Amino acid sequence: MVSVSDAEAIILNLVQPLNSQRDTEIVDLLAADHRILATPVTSPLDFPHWDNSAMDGYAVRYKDVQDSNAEQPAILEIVEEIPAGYQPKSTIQPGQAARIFTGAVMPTGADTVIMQERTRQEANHVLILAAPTKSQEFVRQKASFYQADTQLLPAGIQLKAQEIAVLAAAQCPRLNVYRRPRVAIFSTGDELVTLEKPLQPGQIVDSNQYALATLVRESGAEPLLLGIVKDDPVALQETMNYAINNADIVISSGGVSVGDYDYVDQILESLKAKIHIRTVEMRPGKPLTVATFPPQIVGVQSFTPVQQPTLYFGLPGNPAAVLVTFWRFVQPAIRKLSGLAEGWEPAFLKVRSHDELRSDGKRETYIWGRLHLVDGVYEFHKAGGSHSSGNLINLAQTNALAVLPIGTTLISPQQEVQVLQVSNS
Ligand SMILES: Nc1nc2c(c(=O)[nH]1)N[C@H]1C(S)=C(S)[C@@H](COP(=O)(O)OP(=O)(O)OC[C@H]3O[C@@H](n4cnc5c(N)ncnc54)[C@H](O)[C@@H]3O)O[C@H]1N2
Ligand code: MOO
Ligand SMILES: [Mg+2]
Repeated sequence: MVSVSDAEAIILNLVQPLNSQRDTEIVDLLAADHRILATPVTSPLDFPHWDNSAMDGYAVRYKDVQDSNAEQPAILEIVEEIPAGYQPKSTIQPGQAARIFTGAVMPTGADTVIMQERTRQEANHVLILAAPTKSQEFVRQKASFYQADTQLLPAGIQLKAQEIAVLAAAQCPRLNVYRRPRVAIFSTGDELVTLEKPLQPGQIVDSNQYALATLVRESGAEPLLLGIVKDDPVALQETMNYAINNADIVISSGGVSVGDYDYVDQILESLKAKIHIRTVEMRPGKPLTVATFPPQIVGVQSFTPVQQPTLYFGLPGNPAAVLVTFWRFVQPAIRKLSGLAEGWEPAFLKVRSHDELRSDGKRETYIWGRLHLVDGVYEFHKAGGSHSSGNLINLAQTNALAVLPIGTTLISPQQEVQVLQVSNS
């Protein structure tokens, strides 16, 4: 049995990120949200592209207006009007100004902008009623945000609205991003049926397949759904063999405990997988198999030419155990594999618990619930109902897991607890 932190380290060590040369594709900028940039981006453009005005007002020479005030205003001749999008024609001489608007190009000769609220226009002259605090005031200097031909965005970042906007401004209509990792998913169990089937005695719906498909997609990967496999060694071997030949990561659920029909580890061994983890000191999620298939046994029909080991997660069958072990171990593995340069490890928050939380103290215990914002501070509320790992009903509407380390049997209300936030809503 390995500790949760050792299991995390073992798993993340086994993951080799996708290759920035081979494992990439070109996507349109508008389809690039949440994708991971595979090559750094540079731009030949400076930002701003030219000195421009930050205000609607007047472009002036600082020297002309530095002592100006309402009693003794500088009076400047307006020689040009410069809206945004125009190239100024004149050079501002001493005693002159240009009417200018936000975003418009600064005329040569001028170095400062006076916002129009501090001026009064009389015919073709402007009176400067207050001196600027400094030269260059309200001028956005060329290249002050970004200097051309330096790195604009590094590889390995996930593209969100902020980055997409930068890439649009830099005129990048298409981008080189990492392909989505492919994750094969199947469920094991004679009791499982698909959701449209009427239930016979002893049968339940294969809900894990749905949970895992959603989790995989949320993690930025592409699920390959292989359905339900009977507790039958031949069928299992066939599906496993197909899965490891067609995915970067394989996730099965069920069949990893010690029961007579729990065949997963046995088949992995017969397929010459290297088993790295069989049990973890956590609740739920104790039986958890992590294995790798070395690249040479990945068959000729491999969907990628990539010579990297396929990572296999045999998650326990209990629905709560599937979600918890996915969040704790599989999601970070997918995120590391996907090319993200950093930030794939789960991030824990320290928050106040609203409720009493209990554990037997023998295994690291994950208790599901909800983070609530109370006066701007997060508070953990334990989900009502049974915390059996066979119960999936009260997992609905949760967004966090409180973590009680080994040796901790009680967290009292208002006491702090470590929490893993598993979704933003
Ligand atoms: N003697 C012992 N028995 C068990 C132990 C143990 O240490 N000694 N560990 C328990 C723990 S903890 C867990 S977790 C489970 C893990 O069991 P398996 O991974 O072998 O999974 P199954 O036996 O196949 O199923 C367990 C449970 O989950 C339901 N299930 C399975 N697949 C699905 C699915 N796709 N969708 C919904 N529900 C599913 C299944 O019907 C069972 O109720 O073992 C304990 N036993
Ligand atoms: O480790 Mo199990 O997941 O408690 O039911
Ligand atoms: Mg079992």
